[in-house]
Amino acid sequence: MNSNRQAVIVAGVRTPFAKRQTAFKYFTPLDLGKLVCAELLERADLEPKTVDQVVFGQVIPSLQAPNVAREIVLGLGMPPGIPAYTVSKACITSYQTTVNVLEAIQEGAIECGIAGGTESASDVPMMASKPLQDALHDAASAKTLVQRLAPFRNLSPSDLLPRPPAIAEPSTGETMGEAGERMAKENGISREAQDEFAHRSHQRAAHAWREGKFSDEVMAVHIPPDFTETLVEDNLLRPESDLATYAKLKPVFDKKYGTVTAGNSSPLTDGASALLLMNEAKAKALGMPILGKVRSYAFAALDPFDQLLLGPAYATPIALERAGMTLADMDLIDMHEAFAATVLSTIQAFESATFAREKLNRSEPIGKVDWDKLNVNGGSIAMGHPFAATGAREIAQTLGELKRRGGGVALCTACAAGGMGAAMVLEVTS
Ligand SMILES: CC(=O)SCCNC(=O)CCNC(=O)[C@H](O)C(C)(C)COP(=O)(O)OP(=O)(O)OC[C@H]1O[C@@H](n2cnc3c(N)ncnc32)[C@H](O)[C@@H]1OP(=O)(O)O
Repeated sequence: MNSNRQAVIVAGVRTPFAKRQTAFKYFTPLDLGKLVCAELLERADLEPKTVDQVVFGQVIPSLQAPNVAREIVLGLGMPPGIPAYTVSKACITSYQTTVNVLEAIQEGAIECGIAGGTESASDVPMMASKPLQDALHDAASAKTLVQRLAPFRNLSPSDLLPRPPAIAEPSTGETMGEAGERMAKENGISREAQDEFAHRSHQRAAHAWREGKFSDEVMAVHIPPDFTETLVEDNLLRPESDLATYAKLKPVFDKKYGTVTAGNSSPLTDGASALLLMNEAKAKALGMPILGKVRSYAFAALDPFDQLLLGPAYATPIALERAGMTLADMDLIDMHEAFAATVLSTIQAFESATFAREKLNRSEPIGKVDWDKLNVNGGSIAMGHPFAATGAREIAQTLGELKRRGGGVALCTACAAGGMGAAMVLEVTS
């Protein structure tokens, strides 16, 4: 491809990821998005005017800043002429923001763009009940104090309670945790296997942190309200837990017969991540380091009444085919860990001839997963999962690991609400 149209990733950074209601509880998603984009520009030593577009994502919408991407541009004092828009595609949001910037570069519409995602599980808009909403509307248009108070007279105490948004499918009513639980049961994924996988995720992430592998990718963040303390690492890691501790945790989503626990689920998390993309010619002209490129990508979706979080098993074969490669060609596989049960179910589907035949209309399974290549530095169970930020986290982390290994190709993949999945084949040349 012409180097004026070939998109390359030149920088990637994320905040540490924090358990909800801890270090980042006073930050809005916009605050986190601004922090990460400011750091990205500083690390790349890039004048903001070089950026032609910002595409950012957020899954739980903010009522104060629904187009968080544009507010990041304005809030950082970047040139106001930079257009920016916000994407919401559940847990694959920042796969989509990355692809949007990449496609704009490949189209020749832009030369340089920022992609990423920001999320706060601590700053979730609380909704009012419909009777309370109606009363507030009526009161707002009333002329006298008596008329203003009248609409509230018939409200019951339960009408006054805030309604937090559920992490549930609007189409089926099922929560993500219930879907993970259903997949564990349908695929025969044992509690022990889930706990072992979660333990592995924590061990690997803790090891990667100890080895300093994330120091290039993760920024330090001063913690409000007094900013005297700084978060430099994800605060969700539990390397000290042994399997006996996992075994004691109670199932959360099916309390009687379930196997999905707080230990083998990704936790509710605050954080943000961002990538800087350019066309190759511009990156070279500016002397930017080229971290890698996206060789192919695919999005796919299935019926939410089916195995909701199995999207990677539908998206991956398409991305591999578009890359002209097989699963065996991958040097690394990074799979988003919504729940241990969803990763183990997806691996089962990758390796199943029946799944390939019945669901993908393929004669061969997607391929056998080499466990030595899978989530080598841990994943969302240990690091956390700020929904919109996870994709860019996976991409930057995988590019970093490929670089440390002297180059290669890797599959990044994630499931998402709505029955969707994303897959991307990344390439790093030595
Ligand atoms: C496409 C997708 O990604 S879909 C997925 C989207 N994400 C989700 O749906 C979020 C799923 N996760 C959740 O909803 C929540 O994390 C839950 C409900 C599972 C757990 O929430 P909480 O109860 O707040 O978790 P919390 O961190 O307090 O853990 C509960 C208990 O388990 C313990 N625990 C959790 N993890 C571990 C661990 N690894 N080792 C040992 N103990 C642990 C905690 O110490 C705590 O114990 P305590 O009650 O004695 O204090």
